[in-house]
Amino acid sequence: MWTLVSRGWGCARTLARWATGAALGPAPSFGAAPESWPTCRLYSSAEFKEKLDMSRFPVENIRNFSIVAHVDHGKSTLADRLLELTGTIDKTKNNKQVLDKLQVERERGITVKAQTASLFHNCEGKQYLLNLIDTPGHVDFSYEVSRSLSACQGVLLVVDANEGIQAQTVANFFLAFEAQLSVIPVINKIDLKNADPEMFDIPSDECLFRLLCIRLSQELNPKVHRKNPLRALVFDSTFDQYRGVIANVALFDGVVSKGDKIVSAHTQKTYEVNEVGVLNPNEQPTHKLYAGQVGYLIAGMKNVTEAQIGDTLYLHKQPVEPLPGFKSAKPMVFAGMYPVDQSEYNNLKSAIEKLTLNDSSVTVHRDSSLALGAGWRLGFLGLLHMEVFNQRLELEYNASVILTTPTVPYKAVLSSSKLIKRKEITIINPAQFPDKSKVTEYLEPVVLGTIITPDEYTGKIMMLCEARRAVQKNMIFIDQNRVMLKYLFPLNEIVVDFYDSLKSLSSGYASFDYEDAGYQTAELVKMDILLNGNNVEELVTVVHKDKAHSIGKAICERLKDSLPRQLFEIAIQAAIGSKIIARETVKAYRKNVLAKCLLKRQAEGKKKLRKIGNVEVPKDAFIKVLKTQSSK
Ligand SMILES: Nc1nc2c(ncn2[C@@H]2O[C@H](COP(=O)(O)OP(=O)(O)OP(=O)(O)O)[C@@H](O)[C@H]2O)c(=O)[nH]1
Repeated sequence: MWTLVSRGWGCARTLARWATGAALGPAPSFGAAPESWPTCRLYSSAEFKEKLDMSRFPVENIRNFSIVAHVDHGKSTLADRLLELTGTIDKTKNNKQVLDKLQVERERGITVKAQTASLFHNCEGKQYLLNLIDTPGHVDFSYEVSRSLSACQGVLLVVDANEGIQAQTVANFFLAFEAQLSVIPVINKIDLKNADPEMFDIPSDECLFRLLCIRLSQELNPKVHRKNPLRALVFDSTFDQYRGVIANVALFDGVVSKGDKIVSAHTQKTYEVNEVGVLNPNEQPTHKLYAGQVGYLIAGMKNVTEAQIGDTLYLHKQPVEPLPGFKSAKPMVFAGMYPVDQSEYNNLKSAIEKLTLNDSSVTVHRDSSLALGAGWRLGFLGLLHMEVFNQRLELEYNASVILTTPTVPYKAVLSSSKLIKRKEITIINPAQFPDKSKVTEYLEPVVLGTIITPDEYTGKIMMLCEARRAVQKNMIFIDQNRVMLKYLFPLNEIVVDFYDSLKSLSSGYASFDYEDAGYQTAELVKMDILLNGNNVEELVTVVHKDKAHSIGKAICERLKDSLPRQLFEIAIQAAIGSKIIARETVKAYRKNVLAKCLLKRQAEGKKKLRKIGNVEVPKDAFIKVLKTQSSK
């Protein structure tokens, strides 16, 4: 792995020390370069305005790079310091995770959306344009990373000196390697007590800016042609309700100016460019963008079909060969989404459309259910992705939704007759899971999981993997006391809470990453949950035959804890076909507490409840059940 890295080896421990402001020496004050950066000068904010003439940055003075790392290793913090040290933002105590602009990112303390920032930097007498993209670390958002890399020539691969190389460090390295990018390792958190930066054997006296600007000049120059006709890759987009789609573009050839007529290679529609600019880190209009540069473009695109991620934009009457674009993201988890109240359908539809413009990895199909009305079946890259999307709908669009049990995309091979050939269908809605009598075999998706752990937890982790029906494929020591395990997992066994279980039994030390590995035969059954005999559509699920009883029992118990007592007894049952496999009972109110409880219920007023038969269910009851479902 590290042979390629040695191309950029010799990096920025000095800079990493400043990441927290703590560190092994005083952090350089804003505006004054430290001794180790003799010829690097920082811009002041006042100087910035005159730099908006982007023609001042020839291709050889542009460096486009992403910051990638395992989750929480310090990408956003490093981005903050780079923004500060280039004078892009002022140095204040509040400068934390500046590029994590979404409310959901700030509330959760994680990056979920890649963010671009253009920095202006003077090094050894030359002006450089540094375009950095801060990327998310969690595996659910790796599509953001791979798209970001398409706009870059290099990556800063941040490694926490305390935790060392982790599963996503390896995964991100390979993403960069496959994209043929230069990899510059940055060792971070060297101030922590257990940090062992020496194990990386990196000289500590190198300055990151000097390395980026001067030493790696050939490798990191974008290979583009400004005299050719425009070829701009749309690698990301956001939606602004007043200005429409804001497309993040990387220019591979040519120039684009405000007022130009451009064409989308995907739709063949023509638009006029209303605004072009760079993100600094907020939008800063410029008159033009030149090949090699990364910026944004607004051209009156109003909806999802018009603004395709991976599209190539070119000048009207100057058609070009479109750029390869991206493989579309493959959803790993599907769930039904319905408005709490059907009168909210149109508002929710518009919110989902706008949010999918900001997050192109979500797939949307219309769906409907007898119990829940008209809605959608959405595909996500993982459960965290689903939770974040749901939270963003609430926070950014004030939308309240009902989510059904997440499911993975199963397949069924339908029974063949002499007349009908073998037919395979994919099932993304458990309610439509075909009955055994019509099926030759069921197939479930599998993933190849990589776990990196200190050796002392290996035994417990192997037991956890076996309990999740995983098959071991490999086990190697990556250093004296750390082991890398490879397992083939059924996707439905890891999708909800495997990561949490792994973290808790390894005291937070084990890390996990996975990649798609196709399908395998499985004995699957559809399980219904009934309340007084009525099916709860939110909780219909497909489970492995051997786990049906334990999962059914756990759901019933959990639902019992979440349902308030009512005037009558409630039977909670798990059923496979007509066979009941688990049961719990919620007793009715006792007569002496009845009056008190009724008063309390009246006081609670019209809290959002869902009625299933005659049973009233609080909205959050299902969410609590869903979260714990696959842990059993
Ligand atoms: N002690 C110490 N803490 C650091 C350092 N760099 C970052 N942190 C802390 O580590 C935590 C994670 O940092 P982030 O910058 O959010 O990490 P990230 O890699 O961007 O996280 P994700 O985007 O969620 O993957 C935060 O609490 C930071 O304050 C460092 O050099 N030393």
